[in-house]
Amino acid sequence: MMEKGQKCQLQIDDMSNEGQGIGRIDGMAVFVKGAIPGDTVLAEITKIKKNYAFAVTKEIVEPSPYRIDKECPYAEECGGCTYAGMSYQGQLAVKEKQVREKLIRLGGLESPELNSIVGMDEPYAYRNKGQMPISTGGIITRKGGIIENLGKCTIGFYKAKSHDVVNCDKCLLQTPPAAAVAQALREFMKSDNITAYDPKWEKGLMRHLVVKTAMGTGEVMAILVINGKGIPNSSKLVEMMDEAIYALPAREDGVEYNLESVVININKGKTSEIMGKECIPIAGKPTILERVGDLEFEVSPLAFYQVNPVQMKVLYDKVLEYAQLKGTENILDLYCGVGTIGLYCANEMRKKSSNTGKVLGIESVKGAVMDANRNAVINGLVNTQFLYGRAEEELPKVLEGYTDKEGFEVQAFNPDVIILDPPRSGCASELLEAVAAAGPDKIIYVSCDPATLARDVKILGELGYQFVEGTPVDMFPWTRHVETVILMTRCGKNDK
Ligand SMILES: C[S@@+](CC[C@H](N)C(=O)[O-])C[C@H]1O[C@@H](n2cnc3c(N)ncnc32)[C@H](O)[C@@H]1O
Repeated sequence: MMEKGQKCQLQIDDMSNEGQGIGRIDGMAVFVKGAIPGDTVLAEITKIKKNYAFAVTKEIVEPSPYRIDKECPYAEECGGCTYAGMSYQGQLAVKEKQVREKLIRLGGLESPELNSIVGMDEPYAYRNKGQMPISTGGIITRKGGIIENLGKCTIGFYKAKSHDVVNCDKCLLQTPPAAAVAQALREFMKSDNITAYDPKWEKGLMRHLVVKTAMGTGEVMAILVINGKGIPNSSKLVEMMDEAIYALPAREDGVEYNLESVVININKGKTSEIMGKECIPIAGKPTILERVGDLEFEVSPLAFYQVNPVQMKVLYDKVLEYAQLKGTENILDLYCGVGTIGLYCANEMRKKSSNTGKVLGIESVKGAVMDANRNAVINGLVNTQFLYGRAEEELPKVLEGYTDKEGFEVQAFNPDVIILDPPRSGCASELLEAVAAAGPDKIIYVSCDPATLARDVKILGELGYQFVEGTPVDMFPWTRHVETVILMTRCGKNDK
């Protein structure tokens, strides 16, 4: 019988979502802090639950071959890089295993055809979006209503399982513009005594800094998330950020970074959302332009855009490989964001001699839908249409065809290929039912959560679709996250 305080030797063969090593005692999972897969450790049990237990590493008896010294100076504090202590090769092995095991255990597949995970050659500075909380350690209200900061301005990332901000001025995953803009903001907040939001008193101004970098063009957008209506002396801040980016050296490929857009995002009061719904451009353009291969995409502040542009291309090429487009297909791109996957497919169909196919996308963020339709125009892809709404509500209407209140007509759409790319929570069951009822030959599912992917694969299996193959793609090196793209075909229709 296991007891709290008991010491035991454990072989670690897996990793939890929170980055604890997982070992087993008599079949029971033990989550071990400070251990990684491949380690043999002496651990002390700290908590026992009905079906699992927690422990802490006391001694590493035999280190894992994947163990490395952490490269990042903030790794002990910052909660961002769960896999900071593991070699890149080890990270890839763990992620691939996780995808396979979830497909077996939750997806009900006996031995899924899963390709090796596709990793990055250079797994650093890949993030085109830096999302940094801001703190000044709390605020104090003096007589006369003057609000002052209690401490120094920190901009960086949250500590693991906390809302304490670790000041990061050189994150290995972020782009140089993100670091430069953050430093300019630190200096501005200090010189102009600007407060950061204090959740305790629900007062103070600055909440988050979000920096989007279009890697293909060098265009940069700074989004200042505030608990208020505006930033005093904001023209000085814009100038400081602009100078900081201007001072950056040009990249080896000759691309120069430019601050093209500064946006205030209003997000007032108590909320768990990083950004609010209202965006006010205060300098430059309301969107930035990104280039991927021969396509260009406009990206607005609230729109989702894949954070790793190098691996995004790998992922989308895999979608094309699974789709095997002839140019005549009707493609539904559900959860389409700014339309990138659908437009990538439309561009591929344009290269075929019989280019009669169509792409229809559905997305629940209005700004992203507007971007998607503009992106279709920018790229001259006229056989595409992107609609605003929740996929589960819009899909049944789209399959039948309808005319909306303004007289806007959507013709009945009969899809050959349905692409699903939902958020981590996966697809609503009614959406999966509508997808299967539409009867496409192929379903291509792009997922950032292997557990919900596996759950949905099982449901689609019960609805008449068979799993053909999948490929994990490492979009998020040094973190526990992994992307997977899979192909399912209508039973009896496997022609990949
Ligand atoms: C993982 S992103 C994929 C975006 C896009 N396919 C891409 O590759 O950039 C998921 C998208 O689904 C959208 N979304 C979330 N829930 C939705 C829903 N119920 N219906 C339609 N879109 C939704 C989000 O706004 C986000 O843009």
